[in-house]
Amino acid sequence: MSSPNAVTLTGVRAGYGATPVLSEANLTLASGECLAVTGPNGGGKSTLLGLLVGLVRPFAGTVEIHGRSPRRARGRIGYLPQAARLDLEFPMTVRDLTAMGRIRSTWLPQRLRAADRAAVTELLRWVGLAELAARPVAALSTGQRRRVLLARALATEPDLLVLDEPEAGIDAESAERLQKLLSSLIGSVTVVVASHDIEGTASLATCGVTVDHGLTPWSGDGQQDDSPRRAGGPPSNTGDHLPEHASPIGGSM
Ligand SMILES: Nc1ncnc2c1ncn2[C@@H]1O[C@H](COP(=O)(O)OP(=O)(O)OP(=O)(O)O)[C@@H](O)[C@H]1O
Repeated sequence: MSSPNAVTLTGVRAGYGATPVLSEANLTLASGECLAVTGPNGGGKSTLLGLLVGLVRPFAGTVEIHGRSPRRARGRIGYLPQAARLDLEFPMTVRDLTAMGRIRSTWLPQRLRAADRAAVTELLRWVGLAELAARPVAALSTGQRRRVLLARALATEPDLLVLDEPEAGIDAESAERLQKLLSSLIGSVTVVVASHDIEGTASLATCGVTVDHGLTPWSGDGQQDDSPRRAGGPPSNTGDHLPEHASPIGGSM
């Protein structure tokens, strides 16, 4: 049975080797919310995101994604890692990298179904890369790489989308496009986005947290929120962030 919360962190301590980065981190996030994760360099934003996707294991405490461990939930988590942590110089096309998101198992060879191929085509159209589907990923610009990785993350049809600095290294136009793409997802997918673009991210987010070796929640108006549990659910779609394209999540996919 799934938990009412998309994300629950309870008493989490985490770090690397013996060095703690986060202490006593508590957080709950309802389905369909968009959490902005901000904070200084080295404060622990990527560590928090790593906990959510199961790449970082807590020293103590628990992390649950819809009531399950991140490892058990990972088939339903889409993850966009920080650009600097990725080597995309391998020989793979835009279409193939996106299609990796449709593969449910990493060890069984699988043939993509026609529906999977159609979903990949639709996602590439949605992120504006349909024309570049056959191009090697290594030959893409930084902004195009961020978009194809977003397409791959979305190809998993995630319940939870975890994005680490999606706007890093991309120009203003691409950043605006990315914001529109993300805003069209809010309400249908739970989104956690770490960013140094506080203004842009806060305008999308339904709640936020500053990470500086601990978590300090802040509310939508930028004020500190004393409760680690967010009141209220996701906003109704008021049309404030109208997307250029309808979200490809759900519907025919
Ligand atoms: N794989 C690792 N091994 C050891 N230490 C690490 C590792 N990854 C991160 N750290 C350390 O953990 C701390 C938190 O790093 P983290 O990447 O989570 O911060 P951040 O808030 O995402 O920073 P930035 O804004 O610079 O991306 C830093 O002191 C960093 O040096």
